Amino acid sequence: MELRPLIEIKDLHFSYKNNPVLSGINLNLYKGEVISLLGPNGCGKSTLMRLMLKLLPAYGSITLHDRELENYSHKEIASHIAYIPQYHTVPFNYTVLEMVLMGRVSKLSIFASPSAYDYETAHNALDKIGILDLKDRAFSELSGGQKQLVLLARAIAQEVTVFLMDEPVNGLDYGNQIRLLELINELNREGYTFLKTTHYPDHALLISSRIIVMRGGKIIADGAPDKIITSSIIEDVYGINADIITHDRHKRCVPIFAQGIK
Ligand SMILES: Nc1ncnc2c1ncn2[C@@H]1O[C@H](COP(=O)(O)OP(=O)(O)OP(=O)(O)O)[C@@H](O)[C@H]1O
Repeated sequence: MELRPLIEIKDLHFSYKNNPVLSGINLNLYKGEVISLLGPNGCGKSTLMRLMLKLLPAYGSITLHDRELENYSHKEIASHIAYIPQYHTVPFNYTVLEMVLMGRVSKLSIFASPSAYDYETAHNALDKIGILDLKDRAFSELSGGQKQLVLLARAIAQEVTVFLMDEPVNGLDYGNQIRLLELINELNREGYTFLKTTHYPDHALLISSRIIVMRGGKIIADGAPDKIITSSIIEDVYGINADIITHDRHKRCVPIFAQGIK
């Protein structure tokens, strides 16, 4: 693991108008990590990601490769970080291939058309995710899960190695959720770095190198998965009881109904 963080966040605060959302956030993201960011609805996870992409004005310091984020253009940020949002709608009827080609924008000079290399990179990204057969389909007509995979292919076509993913398994069926986690694991082994939000402690336990837990706009826990996911933190953060068991050498989180199961 590298000594200097790729992204360093120091004493970050953020409010939407008069509504304070994040306070005193300190977080470093290092090359090769898979960080899962957990926390209840509305605790500020997506806002934190948007701040890391300069989509909102930050109060505090965020550096990317030791340079203040405010000194980057959005195009420069896109040459370092790919963002896979929670929801994605497009106003026009783009094909899947065109959507993936959009990942090449940060590499193109203004008014330039995509080159043969850009097309090849987009094809390869679709192939890597296993959805090349969808390339001529209209993006807007795909299922939620298929759209999520296209956005991942677009991120790969961007040729960056840091991915911010906001609830990547949202809307995927059970099989596709697990296949996506496997894909993240595989990409991580190839050298990609991930920060992803999730509502599933089990998913965090399956593939993370580190877990960060937020509540009320603050980070309340940060560390190795098996140290962070405990019965007491699940109760503290989500207000439910859960057992943490070991299966095949890995920790799993098993929820317990308050009244038992009839
Ligand atoms: N555009 C906005 N304008 C005003 N308030 C907002 C806006 N977006 C989010 N908020 C508020 O900021 C807080 C944090 O929202 P955020 O989306 O970051 O939470 P989250 O942890 O990602 O939630 P979830 O798990 O439900 O996706 C919430 O109280 C939300 O209502």
